[in-house]
Parts: sequence; structure tokens; C-alpha cells
Amino acid sequence: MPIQGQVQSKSPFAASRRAERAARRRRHAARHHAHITLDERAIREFASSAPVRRGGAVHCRLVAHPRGCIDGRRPVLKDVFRVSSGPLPVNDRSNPVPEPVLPVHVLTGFLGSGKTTLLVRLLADPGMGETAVLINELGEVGIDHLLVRRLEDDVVLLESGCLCCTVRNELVETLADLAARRAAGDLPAFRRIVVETTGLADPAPIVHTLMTDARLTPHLRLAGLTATIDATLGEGTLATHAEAVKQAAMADRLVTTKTDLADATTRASLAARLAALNPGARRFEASLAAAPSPAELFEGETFSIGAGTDVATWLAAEAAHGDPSHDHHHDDRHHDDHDHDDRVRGEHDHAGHHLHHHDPQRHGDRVATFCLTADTPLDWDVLTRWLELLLTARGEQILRLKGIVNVRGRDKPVVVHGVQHVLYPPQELLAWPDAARASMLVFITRDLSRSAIERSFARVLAAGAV
Ligand SMILES: Nc1nc2c(ncn2[C@@H]2O[C@H](COP(=O)(O)OP(=O)(O)OP(=O)(O)O)[C@@H](O)[C@H]2O)c(=O)[nH]1
Repeated sequence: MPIQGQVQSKSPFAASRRAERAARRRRHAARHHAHITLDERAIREFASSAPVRRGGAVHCRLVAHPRGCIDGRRPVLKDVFRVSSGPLPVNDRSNPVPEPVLPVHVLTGFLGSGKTTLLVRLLADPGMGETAVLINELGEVGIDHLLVRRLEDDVVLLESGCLCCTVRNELVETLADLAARRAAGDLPAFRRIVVETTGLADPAPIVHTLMTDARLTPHLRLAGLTATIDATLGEGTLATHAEAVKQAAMADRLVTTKTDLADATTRASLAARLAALNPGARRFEASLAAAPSPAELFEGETFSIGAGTDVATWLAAEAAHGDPSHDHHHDDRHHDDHDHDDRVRGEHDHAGHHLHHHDPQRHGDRVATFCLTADTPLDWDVLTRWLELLLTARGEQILRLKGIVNVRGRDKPVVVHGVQHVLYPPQELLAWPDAARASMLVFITRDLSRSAIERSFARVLAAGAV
């Protein structure tokens, strides 16, 4: 854009010409401003679609005249450029330059579908530079952020609880705080934020909040919603869990993960299901060997809401009730939304109780999360045999298992993952997150109590003590 050339030019003649042109434009702009009519919405729409990084001055000027609509028309880039193209004094405190509106990308997907794995892979790509990452995990103990090692300082682990309900207000506050600290120069000038939701998150309240919360919209815009779908378990999960359907239906990008583990028939069948569910979404595949690039997932346009009737209904329901500062009220209604689906009825049915308020670890009557711990090293063979048996026998009820384990005879911590009946290969971390070196196994179960698992875990503990 020409404005960048002007600002970067080093010639003194160019500088004086620039000053003259700037003065002319300021006079011209002043005349234009006399014609400005009120249309905040048009400006907002424009601001969120403008190439704010490359044309910072364009955006600055828009914010300086937030209600402007030039000559009664919606502004186009040319108009705004003409009005704003003086060499604006960047970082001049007497004329502060508003920060550009930061894109926020939401990464969602059912429990264990590969969100963190995808994120870790993306973060290793230089195209993911200057990205602040927020991770929201369900469970007493956060494990995911330990896996996102590279950008540890930029990773914020949201308090336990789910973004779509108990910590929605915390999300707003964290995002607003990130934007404010970035604007004040207390944080590096990251250029985007990626939020990983929990696997049980309902995306509707999150989308609604990001698009409408007055604490966020001046600083942030929802730029995209990516949902991961497990190639091996995806169809079954979509048939059983309303959250998974909503995640896939609302996303503007779908990433089918674990394609290395699924045969061609399974992949084709899932692809057909996703095409029917969300025909407008861009589709990608990920495996251990390949994944979409940061540019494919996190660059570009503003999030566009899917055209499906259900999506519009879900968001309309949020608009009617959504106020994240009143999570409680919202939750009751929000979870009622799920009741249309008999298969999941009850998971989110509060049955008249205020579950989220009293117990942030629970996502409904049937879903529970808990953590089993061990202070002494565990025997690896005994532990893995136990986990395999447990997942084989109870895989339908164990939606997710993840943990960090102190293995007897090993110095470094080992991370274990289970998704329904599948136990994944362990991963070794470079170091322990703290001196306690305790093993922690986080379970997210449906219709399976802590005590049932705890009893058999006692045998693993006993074997570890030998
Ligand atoms: N073979 C294979 N395994 C994968 C792939 N993606 C993820 N996994 C494994 O699946 C397990 C779960 O992956 P995560 O990335 O932790 O899933 P998640 O969606 O972040 O899980 P939650 O945050 O608990 O919902 C891990 O053991 C991963 O190594 C893939 O493309 N191929």
C-alpha cells in the first residue's frame, strides 16, 4: 500500500513532499469529516475486514472517527485511505494511535480429537510467530500446556472449567487483558490470538461472546473457528455427542485428524457426514505426517457464520440470552439447548440445580472429571496394562484420559493419552513442571464414577510401591 512507502522513505525531499501532501490531506479530510453521517455498524464491519496490519493508519483513522460513513456510503478502502493517508504520528502519546483489531481464532473439536497435537505442530511453523495462545482444559489439572513447550511464555492456561460455561467470563477478561497489555507495550506485539477450547465446549456461546461482547469488540474480532474431527472415532462421536455436532456445524474450517489411523472407507464415510453437516466449511486433513499450514487455518477473512438453519438458531438463542457476566443464568439456558437430542439428554440437564456454580469440574449430570494422583513412581508395565484393560472395558464411558506419569526408573515425565477405547503411544516431556514429580491422571467420564476407577488404581499404586 502506498502509505507504507511514504512512511518508510528516507529522502529529505520526499519528507518535505510528504509533509505538504499530509497538510493537503488533512485539509481535505477536515472537509470530508463535515459530511460524515452516523453508521457505526458499517465502520465496524469495515474495520474488521480491513488489512489492519499493513494499513495501520487506515484503521487508526477509522477509530478516530468511529461513527463515520463517508457521503452516506459504506466506506471502501479507497475512501478511507484518502481521508487518512497522512503520516500519522505512530506512538505519539499526545495523539495516541489505537491498536489494530486483533484476530482471534478459536480451535475446537471433541475430546481427544487432536486439537493440542495440531496446535503444537502449527506452533513449530514460522508462520505461527507472534501468536498468543490460550488453552482451556476441562479437568482438575491442566496437561495440554505442558505439551505446548515452545512458546511457553505466550501460553495462558485458563482456569479449569469450560469456556462455554464456567470460565466464559474469564475468557473475556483474559482476552481484554491481553489486548490491553499488548497495547500498553507490556506484552510483545503478537498479531493474533488462538484459543483452544475444551473438547466439550459448545461453540455457540463462545462465538456469540467474541462477536458481541462490548469489552472485546473494540480490540478483537473473531477471525475463524476451526474444528478438529477424529478420523477414526468421528462418526461415532457425531452420532452420540451434541457438542461435537455443534462444533463441526459452526466451524468455518474442519480438520479431519488422525487420517493415518483410519482406512479409506471410514475416511470417506466421515467426509460425507461432514459435507452434509457443514457444506460451506473449508476442509483439511491432518495426520502424524502432515497438517494444514498456519496460513490455511489462521490467516485471512473474518469468521463467516455458516448458513445452516441450526447455526442461526443457536446463535439467535445466544443473542437472546447471552451475557457472560451472568454465566449462571446463561448456563441454565445454554444447556437446555441440548435437550433436543435424546441421546445426550441429561448430560447438560441441570435438573434444576446450579451445577456449574457449585462444581466447575462437571459439565453436566452425567459427565464428570477427576484426577487420580500418585506421589511415588509407578511401574510402567503395570500402569499400561491397567490402562489398556480399563479402556477396553470402559471405553464407552471414558471419554478422555490424559496424564503425566512418574515412571519408575525414568528421570523424565511421560504423558499418556486415552480417547474412548484407544490408548495412544506415550510422549516424554523434557522436564518436570515442578519439583513434586507427582503422577496425575485426569479422567473425563460419562456415567462412570471416580470411586470405580480409584479402586482398581489402588492396585497399580501397590505394584508401583514394590
Ligand atoms: N496417529 C495420530 N495420533 C494423533 C493425531 N492427532 C492426535 N493424535 C493423538 O491423539 C491423542 C489426543 O490428542 P490431543 O491433541 O491431545 O487431543 P485434544 O483434542 O487436544 O484433547 P482434549 O484437549 O483432551 O480434548 C494424543 O495421544 C495424540 O498424540 C494424528 O493425526 N495421528
